[in-house]
Amino acid sequence: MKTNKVRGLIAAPFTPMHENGEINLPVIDKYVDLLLEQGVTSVFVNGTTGEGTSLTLEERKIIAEKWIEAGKAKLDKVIIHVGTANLKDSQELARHAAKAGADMIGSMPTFFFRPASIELLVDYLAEIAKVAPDLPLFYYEIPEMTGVKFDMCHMMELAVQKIPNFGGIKFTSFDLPTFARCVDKFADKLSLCYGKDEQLVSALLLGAHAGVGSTYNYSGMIYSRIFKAAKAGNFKEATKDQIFSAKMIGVMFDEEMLLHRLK
Ligand SMILES: CC(=O)N[C@@H]([C@@H](O)[C@H](O)[C@H](O)CO)[C@@H](O)CC(=O)C(=O)O
Repeated sequence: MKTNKVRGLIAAPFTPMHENGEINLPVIDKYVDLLLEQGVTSVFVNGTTGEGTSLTLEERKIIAEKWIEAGKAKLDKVIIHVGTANLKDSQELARHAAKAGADMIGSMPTFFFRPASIELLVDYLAEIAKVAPDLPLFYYEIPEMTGVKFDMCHMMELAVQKIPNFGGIKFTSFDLPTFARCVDKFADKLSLCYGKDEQLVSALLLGAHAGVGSTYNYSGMIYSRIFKAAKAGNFKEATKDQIFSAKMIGVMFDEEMLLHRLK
C-alpha cells in the first residue's frame, strides 16, 4: 500500500474551465508550477474548491488523470476526491484514481441521504476503501457543506479498526478541541490535515501534519511562511501572517463560502 504520509501545504485546486464550461486541461501543467513556486507541494483534486460534486464522473476522471500526469516527479502527493451522493459512483472514481496512479483518495460523506450513524459512515467509507486497497483513504470532514457532523475522534477509532487502508483526515472545521483530540490519539499513525486556512497556525501548534485549502492556490507563500515559522517555533512570525490571512479571507467571504469570489 502507498504511504499515508502527507506533509506541508496541499492546495485544493480550482477546476480550470473555458468560457463554455468545458474543462481546460492544458493549463494544469502551468498550474502545477504556480503552486510549487508558492511552496505548495501537494493537491487535493475535485474537492470543494474544485467543484467536484458539480462535475460529471467523466469530467472528474479526466481532471484526475491530468493532475496525476502533470504532477508526476513534481508534486509530492496527488490526492483525488471521490466523494459523491452515492456509493457506486464513489467506488468507480476510487477504482479510476488507483488505476490512474493517484497517491491517495479522499471522500466526504453522502450529503443528501446522510449517514444515520457514525457506524454507518465508517461502513460506507470501508466500501469505498476496499475497491482501492493500495491507496490510503482520507475522510473529508466538512460539516458546513455536508451537514454531517459526528465526533471525528470516535470516527477514526472505528475507521482504523474497520479500514486497513484508512490514511487520515482532512478536517475542514473550526472545531479545534476535537482536532486536538484527534492529534493526541492518531498523530503517530495517521496524517491529520487541517482545512481552515484562517486557523492554520492554531492547528499546527496542536500538531497538524499538513494544511489543505483553497486560498493556497494564490496565497501559498503566506501559508509557506506560516508553516516554516510554526515548525521553527517562531509563533510571533507565524501569527503575523495568519492575521493577514484572516483579514484577507474576511474581505473575500462575508457570511458564507462564496466559491465564485475565489475564482
Ligand atoms: C468550505 C471551504 O471552501 N473550505 C476550504 C478552505 O480553504 C476555505 O476556503 C478557507 O478556509 C476560507 O474560509 C477548504 O477546506 C476546502 C477544501 O479543502 C477543498 O476545496 O477541497
